[in-house]
Amino acid sequence: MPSVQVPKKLPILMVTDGVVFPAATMRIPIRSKQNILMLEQRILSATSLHGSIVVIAYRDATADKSSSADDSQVEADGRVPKAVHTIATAAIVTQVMGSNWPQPSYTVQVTGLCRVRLDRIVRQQPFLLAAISQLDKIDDIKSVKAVSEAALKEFTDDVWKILNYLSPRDAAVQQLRKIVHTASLDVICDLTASVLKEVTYTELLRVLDHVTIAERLAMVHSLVKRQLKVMEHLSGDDESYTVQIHPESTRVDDISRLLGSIINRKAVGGRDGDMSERNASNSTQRDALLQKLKDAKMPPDVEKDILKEYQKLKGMSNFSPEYNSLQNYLELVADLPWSTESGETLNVQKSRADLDADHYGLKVLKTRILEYLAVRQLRRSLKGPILCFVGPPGVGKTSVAKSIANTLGRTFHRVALGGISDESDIRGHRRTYIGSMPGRIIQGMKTAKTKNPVFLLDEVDKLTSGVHGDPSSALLEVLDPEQNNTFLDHYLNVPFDLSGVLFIATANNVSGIPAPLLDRMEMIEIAGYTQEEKVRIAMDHLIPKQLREHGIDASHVHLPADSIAIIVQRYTREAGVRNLERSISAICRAVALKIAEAQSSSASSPSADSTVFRTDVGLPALPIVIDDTALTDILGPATHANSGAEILVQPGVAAGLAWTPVGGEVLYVETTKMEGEGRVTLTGQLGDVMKESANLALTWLRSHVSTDMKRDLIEKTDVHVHFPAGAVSKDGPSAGITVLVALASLFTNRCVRSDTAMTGEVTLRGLLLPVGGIRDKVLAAYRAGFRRVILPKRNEKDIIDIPEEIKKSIEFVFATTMAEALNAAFEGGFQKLQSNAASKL
Ligand SMILES: Nc1ncnc2c1ncn2[C@@H]1O[C@H](COP(=O)(O)OP(=O)(O)OP(=O)(O)O)[C@@H](O)[C@H]1O
Repeated sequence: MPSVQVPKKLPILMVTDGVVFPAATMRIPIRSKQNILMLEQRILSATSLHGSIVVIAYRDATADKSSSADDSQVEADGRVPKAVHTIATAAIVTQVMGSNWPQPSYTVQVTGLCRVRLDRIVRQQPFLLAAISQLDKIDDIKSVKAVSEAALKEFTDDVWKILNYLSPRDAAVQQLRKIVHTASLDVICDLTASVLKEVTYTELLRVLDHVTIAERLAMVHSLVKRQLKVMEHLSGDDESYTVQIHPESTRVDDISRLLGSIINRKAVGGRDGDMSERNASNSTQRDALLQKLKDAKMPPDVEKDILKEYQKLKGMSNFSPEYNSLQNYLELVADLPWSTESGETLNVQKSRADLDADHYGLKVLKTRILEYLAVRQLRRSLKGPILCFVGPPGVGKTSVAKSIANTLGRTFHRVALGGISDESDIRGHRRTYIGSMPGRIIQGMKTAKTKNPVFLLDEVDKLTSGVHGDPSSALLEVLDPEQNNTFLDHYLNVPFDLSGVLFIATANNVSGIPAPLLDRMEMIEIAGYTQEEKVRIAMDHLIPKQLREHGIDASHVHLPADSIAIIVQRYTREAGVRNLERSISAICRAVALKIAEAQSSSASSPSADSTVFRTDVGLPALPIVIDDTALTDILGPATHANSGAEILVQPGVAAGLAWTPVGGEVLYVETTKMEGEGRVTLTGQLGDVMKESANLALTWLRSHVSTDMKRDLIEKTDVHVHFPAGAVSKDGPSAGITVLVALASLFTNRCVRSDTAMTGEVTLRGLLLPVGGIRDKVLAAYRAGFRRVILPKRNEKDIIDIPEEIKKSIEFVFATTMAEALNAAFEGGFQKLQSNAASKL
């Protein structure tokens, strides 16, 4: 090839059949690990394909068959291994097709640039890098001159003849037709060699070896002549045909391969007949695939469609980029559980026992699950509402779903929906897309391996709708018992029956669930746990589980209930038990380390008597008791030491109760005032509703000023209201009463009762309206040490949800008006503030 100068070091793309000639374009499937690494790290990681030059190296056809060139070891001195042919082709990568899912499978399109010699292997990892010398001389004039005019003419005439036999649709044939009279002789020779059909791999490598043009011409011409003979014979032009092998190519396997290829070509009419070896291995693979497809026992209609696809695969060249993707598709189809199901062991009594054994408390949830299972046991049908567990993190939503799967004897699969904004995540991409893959439901079914698993759709409230369609509408179809027996994934493109699947959804926050989905599901709320419940959960479930996981037992460590209570109060402030479990795990780790260290020091100590180790002398006294001091040693200083009472020591601060998707929270409202023009500033990550209720509270207070409050409230004073914990975004009107109380405290210079927290929406008319999440809020107040809670009167009915032991230790004050709430929030109340203040307006 004229005018190319290739770099002196190039990465190697190892090819074990087919030869890329300079100027010819070829597609090469990438299969070996080293080739994939080279492609991914050198070509795909570059910002563009421009200038991606590689050396195409070949298996040496004469080397020992047992040494595969793909994994041949490079000598320590960098010598090129024997299994690799030393003459290679530098080529430019022009296109990469394929994807890395489900396993990396690529095809690259390359165009040959020039011949090169592999001098040395300079690097082996992660892919081979070779030092090379460029071989094609820019002008091999002497050599060209040695070719006679007549020989040249005879050669081009024969090439034309061949071209007339070959398919004009073949791109290489078209290219050769265009340039056969204009291009330089070396290019014509190479291109001709690349379009020849009846040649062996060995012969192609020899053409590559002929660097001088005269020799190359002679070799290619003899191959052209032989092919002409074959073609004339096959088309019936030459009755007296006998196969003549090129004199150099005398090896028996070459001859038989050649004959095989001719027969192959006549029967199939395809290319690449000399790849009989690969064809053989592909055909065994295909046979196995066919067997798997038949064993999958798909519905007859589906099987018919799939077998059609299989026939397509059979008729396809394995060099074609579609081959791999079709093969991947069929593998997925074969792996899906079309007919495999777990035999269900439905027995409500046993389920009750199982659920109770796995989880403490959760009465409402367990009852609802048992009712659901009972109906299924009686009706023997699956159609029923989809259950959705709603609650803060760590309250056991996922682990209850797992227990359901266990008690039913079904497999369990969880799919996280958080952050999904694309319809194709649920329903898959069409197969025409590059890198297409099935949606999470079908992928999940493949992993579950049975057609009736318990399928957990985690965090349905975190689905968002993006530019590529709405995933929740695809989920609707999945969950609809009327439609889901013919669920159509775009990638799979044949209906799949999901009617045997038991779907369970989870969410932290009902308001995040798209309305149509909400409509289809039955919500079961799981509120946070009380301190006593947490201690019980820890003692009965979390501690035994963590001990098992850390390879220790009760004889090594003793974690008394009092210490658990300290962890709950001072180290974790959460609705669920996730951090509690983490802390217990940290304690188990520390104990395990201590025991292991003591064991190894007594074992390695030269003076140690072996009996000492056996009798465990030298270990800390067992079991190690985790008391207050041990807790500080292991978990560090307490993180939640401040109780509400300590914060509420100055005027202008009040404790409100907020509901967040992660449970209830105590929210302190701080206010301050300064001289100004009556402006109000609000800070602390507030939503609009929160701002409105703060303004409303201030307006009400200004209009109901009493002598208890200083006049400066309505005069020239600026007020700043701050909601600390700015990282948590807050919205909802329930902080209205807290702002009112905080402001009242600010202007009267009186402290709010330190044992009191509150929640409630305020109105301009002075009423206190009911709010949601009472159980979570009261639990949060209790956790934070408050023993008195002001609630709107109309929330009195919600008290029933609160556990008895908490009800007993908290005093509830129910207020109908803001004035009543204000009076309750301060020791002694306000003398002049009438409870019927609302009527003043
Ligand atoms: N009532 C309970 N009894 C026993 N163990 C419990 C209970 N509640 C929670 N757990 C344990 O707490 C841990 C956390 O629970 P899980 O992961 O199921 O929470 P989740 O509600 O699904 O949280 P998320 O919303 O973050 O997914 C698990 O180890 C679980 O077994």
